[in-house]
Formats: sequence, structure tokens, C-alpha cells
Amino acid sequence: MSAKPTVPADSRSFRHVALLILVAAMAVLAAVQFYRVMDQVQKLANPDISDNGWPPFQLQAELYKFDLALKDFSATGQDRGRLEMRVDLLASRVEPVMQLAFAWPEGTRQEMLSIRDTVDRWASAIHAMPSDAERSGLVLAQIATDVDRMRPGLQKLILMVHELQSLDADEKRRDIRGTFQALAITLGLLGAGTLAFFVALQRRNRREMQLNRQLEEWNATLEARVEERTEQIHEQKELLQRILAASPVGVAIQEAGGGRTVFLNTRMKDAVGVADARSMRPLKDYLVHDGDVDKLAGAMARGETVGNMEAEIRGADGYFYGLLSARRIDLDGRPMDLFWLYDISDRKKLENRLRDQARTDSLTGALNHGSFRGALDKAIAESRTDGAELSLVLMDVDHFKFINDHFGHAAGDVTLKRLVDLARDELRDHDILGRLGGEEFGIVLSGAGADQAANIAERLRGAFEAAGGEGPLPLFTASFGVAVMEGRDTVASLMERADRALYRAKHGGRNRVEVHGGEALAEPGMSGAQS
Ligand SMILES: Nc1nc2c(ncn2[C@@H]2O[C@H](COP(=O)(O)OP(=O)(O)OP(=O)(O)O)[C@@H](O)[C@H]2O)c(=O)[nH]1
Repeated sequence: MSAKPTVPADSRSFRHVALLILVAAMAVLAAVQFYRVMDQVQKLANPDISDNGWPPFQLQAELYKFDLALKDFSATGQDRGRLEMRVDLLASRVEPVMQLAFAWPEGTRQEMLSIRDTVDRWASAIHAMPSDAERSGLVLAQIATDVDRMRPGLQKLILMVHELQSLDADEKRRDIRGTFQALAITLGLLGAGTLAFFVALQRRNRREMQLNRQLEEWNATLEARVEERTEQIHEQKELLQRILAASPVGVAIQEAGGGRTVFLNTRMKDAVGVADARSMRPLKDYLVHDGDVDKLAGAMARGETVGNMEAEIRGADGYFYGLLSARRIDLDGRPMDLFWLYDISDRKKLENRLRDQARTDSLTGALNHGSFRGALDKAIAESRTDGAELSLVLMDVDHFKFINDHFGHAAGDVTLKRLVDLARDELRDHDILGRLGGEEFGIVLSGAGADQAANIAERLRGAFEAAGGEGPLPLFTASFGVAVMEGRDTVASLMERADRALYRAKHGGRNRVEVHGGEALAEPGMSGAQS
């Protein structure tokens, strides 16, 4: 289906205005023409007596009155003043006839000039008339003759004026007809223009009504859709609220750069121990370690996203481990920081436990062989850096095979565990205790020289000896080999020297302490021979 071409609204309005201007112009033209017709009709119906046929009649009437006065004066010789006045009046009536706006035929014009000259002559003659009756009688007789002669000429002039008048009237009628025709055309155009304008107006009104109806329909549809959408949004919002409230992840939105909190869910409230958004401080304030604070604040300041950052958090019930993610978002044109916080304390505990398990011996809880060697390596490096003394003690349960064989394997285990507990009681927190295998153990004593290490070993030896026989614990003793770190020692070299001292303690009779390069310190051997 092809779309109906539409005329732009602007162009339609322009057409309406143009049409209106045209109609108004036609109306003005019609009014002017109407006025003109009326004027012409008026003039035709009431011809202007002063500029048309009236002056010749006046002239004729005045000639008649002059004739009467002439006759009276001729008869009586009295009232010469009346005669003079009449001749003057007659003279004054000639000029208006001369001035009539007709295209006079040449003969008529000559005649009019002759009338004027004659009347002027009469006036001069009468004013200059002698008192002598005989001579004045001659003048009057001559004038009377002239009057008689003038009458037919004047009559002809009147006829001529009539003729000219009717010609003029014909012309005026023609003019009126022309004006009428023009008026009729103008009125026709005015009618057509008005009709066209009203049709256009009508069309426009119809179109506007149609548009309004369409708009109303659209509005109704739109309103229904908005209502439906609002309901959906409301439901979605409610759902989102419920999800956020039930979320195991704490969520908070704060103004960028540690400002006001604009949203936080229940989980976040519980985690950091606040009742509402107003009580919550900038999230970085809840981080325990300065390094974490700097990392988070720096990333947010640069507008970077922070993903799964492990941090210790100052929570409502003490510290806990959290997995923190953050990113900058735009909320209604304002920059905001969105935070997610997930409590990973349980996972962290499990992780720590697993790490400890991987590092320790499951029976005694002491460091296993590998971890012990690692710790010893680190201690050697630190000692080399800070110049502090470092000693290594190796200890081995005496005749452990015998204990196993006579008291059972479980008794052997008990012995090993008890030995570790006793050793821990005697050692300082930073001393490192590890099980090297079987019934052999190692102790790293940072800051201890040969004498100090030997004394500690001796204390342990005594403690083991004294503890033997308690409950299910069989009597047992242990032998000790001590070596002090020297300048270029490695783990292997230090272990080897301590092992040599231990070997000496074993072969020196057991239950004794031997220092590599020193005297044995404890019974029963006390030999202390150079190993
Ligand atoms: N109960 C128990 N016995 C162990 C464990 N590890 C190693 N043993 C035993 O410890 C014994 C070590 O015996 P030997 O190496 O002969 O040493 P010893 O009997 O202590 O002799 P000396 O060291 O020379 O005094 C072996 O019988 C191993 O089976 C353990 O975890 N538990």
C-alpha cells in the first residue's frame, strides 16, 4: 500500500495565510468598487446642477428677466437701476456656461464667445446709456433686436448642452457597467476565495480532529503501556529489593570518594554493624589494614574496578575476612561507588587450616620436614642480615624401637606427641619446632648462641626424662645435637653439623646434649668431644 503524500504543516499554514490575505484584498477591492459604483449611480441620478445643464438654463432665465426689464424700461423709462442690475446678472451667468466641462464643438464655442461679447457689450452700453430719451431709445432698440437674435442661439446652446449631457450620461452608464462587471468579477473571486478558505479551514479542522482522535488513541495506549510498565518496574523493584535483602553478599552504594551512603542492604548493615545508611562511614574506614585502605582508595580515585580483594574487615562482632569488589557507577548523572562485600571468614579458616595441615605433621602438630627446612632457610637468611646468632638443635628419642616393640605403636605415638608438648612448653613463641621424620625433631633457636642453645637442649632433655612414666607415657629419653650457625652456613651444612653432634650424643651413651665443636652438657655422657 503506497503512503498518501502529506503536505508539511508549515506549508499548509502558509497557504491558509496567503488565501486569507487574498480574500481580504478581494474584499477591499470589492468595497472600493462598490463605493465607486454607488458614487457613479448617485451622480447619474442627481447630476451636479452647477457643472452640467444648469448654467445654460440660468443664462436663458436671466436673458428672459433681462428682456422683461428691458421692455419695462423701454416703455416707462423708469427703474434704470433694475435694468443695470439685470444686465450685470446676465453678464455673470455667461462665464459658468463657458466653464462647463464639455468637449465643445468648434461652432458652439464660437457662438458662446459671441454671446459673451454681446452681453458684455450690452452691459457697457446700458451703463454708458445717455439720458437723452431718443438716443437711449436707439440703444435699447438695438439691444432688444440683439436679444431676439440671441434667443435661438441660446436655445441651440441649451440643446447642445443636453446632447452633451446625455452623451456624458451614456459614458457614465458605460463606466458604471464596467465598474459593475469588475465588481461582479471581484465578488465572484471573493466568493470563490472565501469558499476556498472555508473549505481549507474545514479540511484543517477535520484533519485536526482526526489528529486529536489519533492522539487520544495513542495517549490511551501509551497510558496503558506506562501503567503496565510501571507495574512491571514496581514488581521488578520489589523483587530486586527482596533479592538484595536476602543476598549473602553485602551491597552498599556511596557517593564517590567516600561520601554519603545512598543504599545498603541488610547483609551489609549486619556485617559492619550499622542500623541505617546514615550511620555508615565510608567503606574504607572498615578496612583493618592500611595497605588495603590505600589499595581501595587509590583504585576508586583512579576510577578503576576492584575485583575480589581479600581484606580483613572491622565488623559488628570483631574482625572478619571479606572478599571486596568495588566499581564506579553513574547514578542519575552523579558518580557513585558500588561495593560488594562477601564474608569469607569460614573459607579463610578452612584455608588456614589446610595450609597449616600442609605445613605440619599430623601426629604431633610440629612443622613437617619440608616446612621446617624452609623455616630454617629463612632464619639463616635473616640471621645473616641482622647479624644475630642462630642455633640448630636436633633431638632423637632414644631406643624408640624398643618403646614401640614393648609398649605398642600407640604408646610410641603418645610419646612423640608428649615430647612435642613438653618442648613447646620449654620453648619461646618464635622458636621453630619441626619433625624431621620418625622420632627425630629439629629446633631453630634464633638469637641463641652455643651456650644458650645447649642450655635449652639440656632443659628439654631434663623435662623429657622427668615426664616419662606419667599415665600411659612410657619412660623415655632423648639425645640432642647442637650446632651454631657460621658465616657461610646453608641449611644442609648446619643440619649436617648438628647431626654430627647428635650422632656423638647417641654414641656417647644417649640422653645427653652434644654441641658441635663443644663439650657435652648433660648426663650420662658429658663427654662433649669434638664431632
Ligand atoms: N609409634 C611410632 N613409631 C614410629 C613412628 N615413626 C617411626 N617409628 C618407629 O621408630 C623406630 C625407630 O627406630 P630406630 O631408627 O631403630 O631408632 P631407635 O630405636 O630410637 O634407636 P636409637 O635412635 O639409636 O636410640 C622404628 O621402629 C619406626 O618404626 C611413628 O610415627 N610412631
